[in-house]
Amino acid sequence: RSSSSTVYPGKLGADPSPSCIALAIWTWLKPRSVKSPPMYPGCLPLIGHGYQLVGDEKHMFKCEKQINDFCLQNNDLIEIRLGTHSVFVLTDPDDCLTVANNCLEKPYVYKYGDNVYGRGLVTTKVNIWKTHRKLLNPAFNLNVLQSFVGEYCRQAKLLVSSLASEAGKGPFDIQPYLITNVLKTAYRTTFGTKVDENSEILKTYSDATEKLLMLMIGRMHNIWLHLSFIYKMTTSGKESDKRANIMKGITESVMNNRKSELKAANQRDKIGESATDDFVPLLDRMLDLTDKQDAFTDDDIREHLDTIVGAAYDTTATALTFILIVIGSHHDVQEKMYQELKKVLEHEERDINKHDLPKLVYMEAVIKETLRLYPPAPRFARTSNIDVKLKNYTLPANCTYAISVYGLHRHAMWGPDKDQFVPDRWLDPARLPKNPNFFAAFSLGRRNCIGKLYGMMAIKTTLSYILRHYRIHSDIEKLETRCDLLLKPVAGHFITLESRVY
Ligand code: HEM
Repeated sequence: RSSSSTVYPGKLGADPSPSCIALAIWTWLKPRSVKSPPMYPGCLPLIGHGYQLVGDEKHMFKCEKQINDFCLQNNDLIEIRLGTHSVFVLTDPDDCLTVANNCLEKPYVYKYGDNVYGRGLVTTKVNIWKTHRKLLNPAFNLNVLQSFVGEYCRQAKLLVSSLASEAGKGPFDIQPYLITNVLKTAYRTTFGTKVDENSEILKTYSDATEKLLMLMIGRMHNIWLHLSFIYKMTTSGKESDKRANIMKGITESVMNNRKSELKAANQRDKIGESATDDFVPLLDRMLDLTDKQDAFTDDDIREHLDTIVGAAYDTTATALTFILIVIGSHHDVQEKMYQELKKVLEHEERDINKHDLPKLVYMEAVIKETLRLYPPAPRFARTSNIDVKLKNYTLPANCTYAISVYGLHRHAMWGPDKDQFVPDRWLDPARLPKNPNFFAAFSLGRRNCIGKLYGMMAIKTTLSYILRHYRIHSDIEKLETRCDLLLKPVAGHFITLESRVY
């Protein structure tokens, strides 16, 4: 990696200011270096490719797919322009890992959630991220996550009973049920507070989260709203601050209540004996770290907690939705999962436990294969303040590097059946790509998903209850995808449930 020396169109590493824009316009006129990667067709002066992305979420994903395909056909690295800002799209597994490990900073679009998530792991600056990730990693180790399995089971049982009203009635939208389920699980393991299905707090909190995400997406799509001074004056900017304050208020009040409870019970030293039944929530661990090592400020804690819940629930609920749609159309696969489950549970009607989860090998293959074909996060982005040397090119500093998870997962290295749903490939190493960086559903490298194992364990637990109670039917031929920040089905309404006796 060498230090950047050339002026490159679109070096807008931070929120673009008018002077940066003037510089970008000026530099636009400079010819591109002959060593630049291929440019995606249709780039217009000053606007770049932005105009192609205007449309609804279905259109957005169609464009993203076309960009991925162009990248796969052009040696795995291309350039697109958003306005005058350069975005390099990557689908080569080695280059993707190089960027993921060497460029730990997030580009400016991630800052659009700063009013809530600023210091959280997803968006925070690298210097803070390094210390905080180290402090938080132990809270996601296997022992801790195994202590959450009881809670996953409790929530999964509530889910299957709430689904009873839909069984036998024909297609319905399962996504809201799954969102409530994962949100409640994440809220409980993070904050420790018990939340009831119809809780006003949960509803206000989840509405605020959803609205904030929609506003962030709207801002990303509108080049003028990238400018903070304009955004702050718009209705969206004001609405975003309002929702952020609602979330802050809820989280602060949960934190303060918990602090008082711990103080009153003088329990801070005994964090193993938390107010919850069988696990220590993340909030207690963070308060304990702060007590002992002065690790976090109150704002740090609040933003980490909101980030964890925000990063956990939509991704996991979306993954579950895709899995149900896929197995609803592959009944042989669903039956194999069911038989494996019965065997692991020794045909008993009991709760699943931490020892059972690793034995659900076929189920894990199905989950991974679905995440390969439908990764909820179909790309992630990074930036760097120095040039980045890749196999065939050196990427200029301060641009955006977009790692296409969708492209990696449909790369020729997967073989001629790359577009087919083949869970068995995960059971035979010879059928997987030789390159070890083939799977990036949970990102790649050092700044990957901290909740990867949490997500896998929660998905397995939830599926094990759904499968025991229902046969799932769907029509994958009707599956259409859209993309807000995440890749999602246009609607979850293709699922039909048929009750089954275990
Ligand atoms: C199927 C479920 C999930 C998927 C597909 C997923 C995917 C990802 C991806 C792709 C990233 C990188 C994002 C980026 O760099 O822009 C990420 C980061 C992250 N995820 Fe997940 N995730 C899932 C579940 C979870 C869960 C359950 C949690 C928490 C309990 C979680 C917490 C986080 C956090 C905190 C980060 C930021 C990590 C860091 O920068 O150090 N995720 N996830």
